[in-house]
Amino acid sequence: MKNSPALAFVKGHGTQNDFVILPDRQAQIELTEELTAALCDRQRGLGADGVLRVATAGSLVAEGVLERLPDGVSGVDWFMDYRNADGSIAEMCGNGVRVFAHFCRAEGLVDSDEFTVGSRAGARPVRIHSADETDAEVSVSMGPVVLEGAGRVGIAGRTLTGEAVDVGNPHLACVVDGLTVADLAGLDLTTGAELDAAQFPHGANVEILTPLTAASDGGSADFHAHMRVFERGVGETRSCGTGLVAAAAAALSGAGRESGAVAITVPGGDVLVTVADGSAVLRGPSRLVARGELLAGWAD
Ligand SMILES: N[C@@H](CCC[C@H](N)C(=O)O)C(=O)O
Repeated sequence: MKNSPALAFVKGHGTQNDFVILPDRQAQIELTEELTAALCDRQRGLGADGVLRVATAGSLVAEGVLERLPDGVSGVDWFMDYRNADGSIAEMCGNGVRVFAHFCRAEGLVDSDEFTVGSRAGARPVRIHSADETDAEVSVSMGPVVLEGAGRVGIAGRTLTGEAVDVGNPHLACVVDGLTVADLAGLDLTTGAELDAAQFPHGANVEILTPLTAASDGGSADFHAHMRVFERGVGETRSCGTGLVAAAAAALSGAGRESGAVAITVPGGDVLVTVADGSAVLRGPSRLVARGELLAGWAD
């Protein structure tokens, strides 16, 4: 790309779903697809699953990045302008919101442990349970979780059936009968995911989940499961917050339940999803790992 700009950045991750965070209060960075993809490139850029631009919602509207303020978001709210590694825009990112909230708190952009993060899917209230410069534990109210019926995907050399779930962004959550943790670990997710374009005109993220087992650790979960994910616009990632919510809701529904708390282990760590009354809370860690500056021309 030509004239790649000098940029201040912070790098962080939520259960190893990793992000380049761009502080840009007044939305002055021209965050093109090309720039985003270069930032996320693990050879020529910083490397990440996605980019989180940190701007006020009002400035993104003023600069034409957003057409209007999404539901429940006010102009002064901090807005997570999320981009996938291929440069595409997605409506929501559950791990991203935890990392974004941690960044806002650690940088002093907010002075409370409870505040609202704006996203294209609407307002996402967050609660920071603990935070220091590097580590935080954050809960995110993820909004409505809508089960939309059965779907199919060709993935890992098999055809899987699952439940289409809207968590602000689209998912197909596949709970596979009899799938063991070893089977799950052995799946080859490098060859992509083939979805029905009529059912998912904008693509979807695909989750593969072991069946629920009763939680045995005496913690706050009712159930436990293991999951891997193939993300739209990225490929396999080590975790996906919206995918974890979609998977928990689909698995509970498959077990005849509308609510419950599900602890899920992904390659990048562990989170807790609590589903009740058609919505969900996602609780998990955030880590900020580096701070630096890209030099002008870094991607030319
Ligand atoms: N990793 C994210 C989801 C990011 C967006 C997704 N790839 C999409 O295109 O919908 C998460 O933690 O939710």
